[in-house]
Amino acid sequence: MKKVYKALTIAGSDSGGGAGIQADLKTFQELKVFGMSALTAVTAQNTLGVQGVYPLSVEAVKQQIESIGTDLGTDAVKTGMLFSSEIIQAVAEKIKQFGWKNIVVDPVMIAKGGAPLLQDEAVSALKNDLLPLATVITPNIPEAEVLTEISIRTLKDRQKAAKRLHELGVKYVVIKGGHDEGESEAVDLLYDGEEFSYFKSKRLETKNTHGTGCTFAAAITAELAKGSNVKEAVQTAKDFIQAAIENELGIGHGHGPTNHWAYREKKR
Ligand SMILES: Nc1ncnc2c1ncn2[C@@H]1O[C@H](COP(=O)(O)OP(=O)(O)OP(=O)(O)O)[C@@H](O)[C@H]1O
Ligand SMILES: Cc1ncc(COP(=O)(O)O)c(N)n1
Repeated sequence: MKKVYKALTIAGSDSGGGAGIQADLKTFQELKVFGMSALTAVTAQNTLGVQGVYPLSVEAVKQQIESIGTDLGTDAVKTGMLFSSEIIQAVAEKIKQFGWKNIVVDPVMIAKGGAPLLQDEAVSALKNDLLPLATVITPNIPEAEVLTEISIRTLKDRQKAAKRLHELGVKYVVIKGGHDEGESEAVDLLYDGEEFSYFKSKRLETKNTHGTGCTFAAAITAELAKGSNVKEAVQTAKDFIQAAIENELGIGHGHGPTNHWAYREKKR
């Protein structure tokens, strides 16, 4: 029988379908990986913002992961919105219990409109409990600043922050450049503990970038599940997100979602 590659996302639900669990599962599907999910929180959300956040109990999060670990197993895991230090600790414990590899941590902190998706006091649990298990971390510039306490203005600052995150136990650090506004290119930096690589694309002028971070990290996760190395996975993710932003859907009245099927259509 043909090998089926599997990926698990541990994240929050975005009712608007552009970010969170919904973005992750759509991306896994587009990249031909069987997607599974463990919900950490339900958000009432649309392109205009976040109207409500309802975290699940730690027990509910643990049990979902347990259900997957004791039956299906997975080739890769992505974490997104984790909300609290209790949930982070439970997720770290389960990842260790099942000995899972290919762990991609997207350290989601704040939604585009400013709503907090991670409690302030959970940052230390993220650093101490989850980062040492991470194969890849994918912060945007503001998230990298919070995690490293380094103010990032220049490329040198970004390199310094990447080194600091590597010291916290992450094998591969990707600091995304979506927030580096004013530049003509969107440049993502990868640090593997020895050297830096850069993944560049034309910066697209649009307000429809809701869920770009989730989608990008989910694409890395899917590619790792299929056996790609990290550099190949980041390149595919970069191509995937570029196509998804370029072919925006134009739905909703605010920051619209990206187009998850654009990459497949482009490849056809
Ligand atoms: N305007 C853009 N044009 C091209 N690529 C972009 C643009 N904005 C973001 N990207 C790319 O999208 C991916 C996600 O980057 P970004 O820094 O926006 O993440 P994020 O802040 O976590 O996402 P979000 O803004 O959805 O919270 C990266 O690969 C980045 O280079
Ligand atoms: C449930 C949930 N998870 C994550 C994000 C951030 O999404 P992104 O950084 O990709 O816009 C979000 N808005 N909602």
